Amino acid sequence: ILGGYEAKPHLRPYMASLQLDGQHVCGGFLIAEQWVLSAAHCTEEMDGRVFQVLLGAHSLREPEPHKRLYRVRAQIPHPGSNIHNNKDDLLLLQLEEKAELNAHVRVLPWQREDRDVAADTVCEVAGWGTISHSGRRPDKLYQVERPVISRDVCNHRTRHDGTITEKMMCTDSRKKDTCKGDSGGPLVCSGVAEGVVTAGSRVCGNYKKPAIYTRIAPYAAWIDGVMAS
Ligand SMILES: O=C(O)c1[nH]c2ccc(F)cc2c1NC(=O)[C@H]1C[C@@H]1c1ccccc1
Repeated sequence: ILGGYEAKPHLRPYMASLQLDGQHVCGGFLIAEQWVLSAAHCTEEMDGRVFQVLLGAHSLREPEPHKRLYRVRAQIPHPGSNIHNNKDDLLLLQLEEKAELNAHVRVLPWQREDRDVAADTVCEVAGWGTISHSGRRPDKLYQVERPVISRDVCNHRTRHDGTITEKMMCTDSRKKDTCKGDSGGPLVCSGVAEGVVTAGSRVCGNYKKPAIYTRIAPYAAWIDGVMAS
């Protein structure tokens, strides 16, 4: 998170850290007791390994009473996701067991109505991603508030030049922005997850390249189908 600030501990009890060999790779969030939603691109350099999911954390490294690392039973990238673009950049992870829910581990409601969030709506995003242009990695969860920008503005030829589909949304990236390591985390507007930070490589903090999110509502049937399977 660039230009943000340390989150108040455990006020975002749905936040997940997707880890490989104890290292944070991407964000994610609890959408059901045994299911975490994240971004498909995050699985690109795993060569057969499987994530572990850290729940209930504020600090990645310090011991905390409600922190718990869960094994993953299944990792299901959206069938339309691919390495060439940001399309269908969603990943569902089934935990080995139901997460133990408490004040520090909670499910986040997600938007099922497929209607664009109005431009200028201020939403919030949190993560353990880089907090400086030099790539500094935080130990604690950071957050930032960002206004939604319209798809037309985001698709301007000087911005993302027509690549933002109706299943994506954008927020202003002037100074305050998401960055590497925040991908997979939720864009939360009025307490509801509306989008997932896309994990394609992207410059951060440059107003000419707004942040891109996969909208969740268009994928409700896929998410329900996978969780029911
Ligand atoms: O965050 C992303 O956008 C992104 N997209 C990917 C694609 C493949 C892939 F193998 C990984 C990623 C990845 N995450 C990262 O590189 C994470 C490792 C880096 C990081 C940054 C800050 C703090 C901790 C760790």
